Amino acid sequence: MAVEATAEKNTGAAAPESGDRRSRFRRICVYCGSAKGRKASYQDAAVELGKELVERGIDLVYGGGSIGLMGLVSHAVHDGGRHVIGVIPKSLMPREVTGEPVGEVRAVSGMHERKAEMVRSADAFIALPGGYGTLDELLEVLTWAQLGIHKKPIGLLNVDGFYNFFLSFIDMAVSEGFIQEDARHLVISAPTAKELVLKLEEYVPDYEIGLVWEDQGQITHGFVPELEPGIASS
Ligand SMILES: CC(C)=CCNc1ncnc2c1ncn2[C@@H]1O[C@H](COP(=O)(O)O)[C@@H](O)[C@H]1O
Repeated sequence: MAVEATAEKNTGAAAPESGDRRSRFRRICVYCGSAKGRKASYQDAAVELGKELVERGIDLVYGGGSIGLMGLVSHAVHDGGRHVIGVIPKSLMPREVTGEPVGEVRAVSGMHERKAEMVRSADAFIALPGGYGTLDELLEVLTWAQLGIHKKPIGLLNVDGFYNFFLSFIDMAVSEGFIQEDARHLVISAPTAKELVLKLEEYVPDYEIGLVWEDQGQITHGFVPELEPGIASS
């Protein structure tokens, strides 16, 4: 399917040896719905992704809380024995709003600080199905990649074609001249957690904008631009 091909260009090098389940990522940030979605496949995918991270020895950073897909993925990673960091704005901390988080909870002052902390703490990003919040987080991390603020891989877990319209929108925006061809390849997508994490492992950034960001503190505290196997960026 054409929409699945949007990111193929950037894969193919630095692959882990066949059968090697170790990851070059220390921690992945997962964006996902605060709802569970109507189909069981969304929920299954959240659990599968959590298990895939555990299998590869990858820790999780996410939006905190235990509602919706956020709860499923965080519990799967926590139950599998990996470290979980939930980044929650103080206003969202009451348990009736976000449920009971697992693992380490980092309280932040607001949504902007939350997103920056999540980006700073992760070596790669994955979006599961979700709504406005998920798209906001995904689009911000993509925009920052487009501007050269970071070079970390960004993946869409396209469960049951959930992101097909979004991928088609990107293709349309490219053909209408609003997204550069090079920037289109910043979005990596796959239908299963296993395939997606493998693509992220193999991703080699080849998008260069050449800007220098003076305010590196906005996310790049300790950032290692080109990840080597076993080297994390935070
Ligand atoms: C007041 C209210 C509606 C609370 C719902 N409870 C929430 N608790 C924690 N994070 C949330 C919540 N709703 C949205 N988010 C943020 O937005 C993302 C998901 O939003 P959405 O469900 O895709 O759009 C999460 O990753 C999180 O960063």
